[in-house]
Amino acid sequence: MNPLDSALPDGLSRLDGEAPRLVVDTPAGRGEIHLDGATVTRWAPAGADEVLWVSTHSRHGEGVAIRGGVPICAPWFGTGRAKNRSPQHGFFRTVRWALTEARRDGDDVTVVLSLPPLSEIADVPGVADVPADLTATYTVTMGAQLRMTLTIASPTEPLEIEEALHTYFRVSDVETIHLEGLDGARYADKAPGGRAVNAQSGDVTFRRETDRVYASTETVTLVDGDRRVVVAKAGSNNTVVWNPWERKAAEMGDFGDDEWHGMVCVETANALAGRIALGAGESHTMTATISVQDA
Ligand SMILES: O=P(O)(O)OC[C@H]1O[C@@H](O)[C@H](O)[C@@H](O)[C@@H]1O
Repeated sequence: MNPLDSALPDGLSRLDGEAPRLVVDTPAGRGEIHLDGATVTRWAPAGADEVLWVSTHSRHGEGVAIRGGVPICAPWFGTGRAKNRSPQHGFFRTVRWALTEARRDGDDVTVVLSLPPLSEIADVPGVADVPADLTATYTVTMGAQLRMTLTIASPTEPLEIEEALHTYFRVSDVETIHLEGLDGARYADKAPGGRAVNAQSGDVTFRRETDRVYASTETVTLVDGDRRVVVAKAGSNNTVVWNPWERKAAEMGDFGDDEWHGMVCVETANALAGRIALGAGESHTMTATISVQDA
C-alpha cells in the first residue's frame, strides 16, 4: 500500500491494479489520472459532459502510451529537433510516475506526481539520452477547472527540452468545430505535403489531416456548437493542433477507424523552434488551464 493512501483527502481515491489510477470526485468536478505516463484521462466540471477523449482501442498499463486524455510528451516532441530521438514523443508518457502529494482546497483536488529517478528506469529506451539527474514534477488540479503544470529541471548540465501536454478533446464532429485564438499565428505544417512556414488566417477549421505546430502563446478556444472549451497557458511557446483524419487513423493500431470524427488535439507545447534551452541548474514550468463555458 502506498504510504500516502491513508492521507488521501476526501474526493480523491486510488485504484490499484495493472493500470493504477487516481479518481477525483467532488461537487466541483470529477476526473481520473493514470500513474502510467501521469496521464489525465477524464475530467468534467460539475454538470458538464466529459471534456477529454480516449480511444476505445487504447491500451493501458506500464510502458504503453494511452491513446487519449493528456499524455505528456517529453523530453522531446515527435522524434526531436534532429529527428533522431526514440521513442516517439519521449519516455515521460510511458513510465509509471509516483504520487508524492495530494491535497484538497475547497472543492479542488490537487495531486503532485514525480517522474521516477532516472537511475531506477535506466533501461527504458531514451532515458540514457538525457542527463541522469533530470527531474520532472507534474501538478494537476481538478475541480471547476483542470490545471496541469509540468516542471522539468536539469540540475547539473545544460539541456534542450521539448514538451507537450498532448490534450485530446472530445468533440461532436471535427468537421463542424473551430478554434479561435490562432488568427495570424505562424505554423509549421507537418501533414503530408505541408510547408514549413505558413500563417493562419481566421479560425482553424478541419477538412483533412491536420498536424500543425503554431508559434503562439495565446489562449485557444475550441468552439463546438454552444460549448466553448478554453485552453489558457503559461510558459508555452507553441500550440499543436492535430487530427489524423481517415487514412492515418486506420493505420494506428490503438485508434478506431471512425474515431477521428469525435476528437481533436489542442496541445500546450514547447516544440521545434519553440524548444526550451535549460542552463545547468535551471528548470522550466509550463501550465495549461482548461475551462468550459456552456451556453
Ligand atoms: O501516435 P503518437 O506518437 O501518439 O503521435 C500522435 C501525433 O501527435 C501529434 O502531436 C504530432 O504532431 C503528430 O505528428 C503525431 O502523429
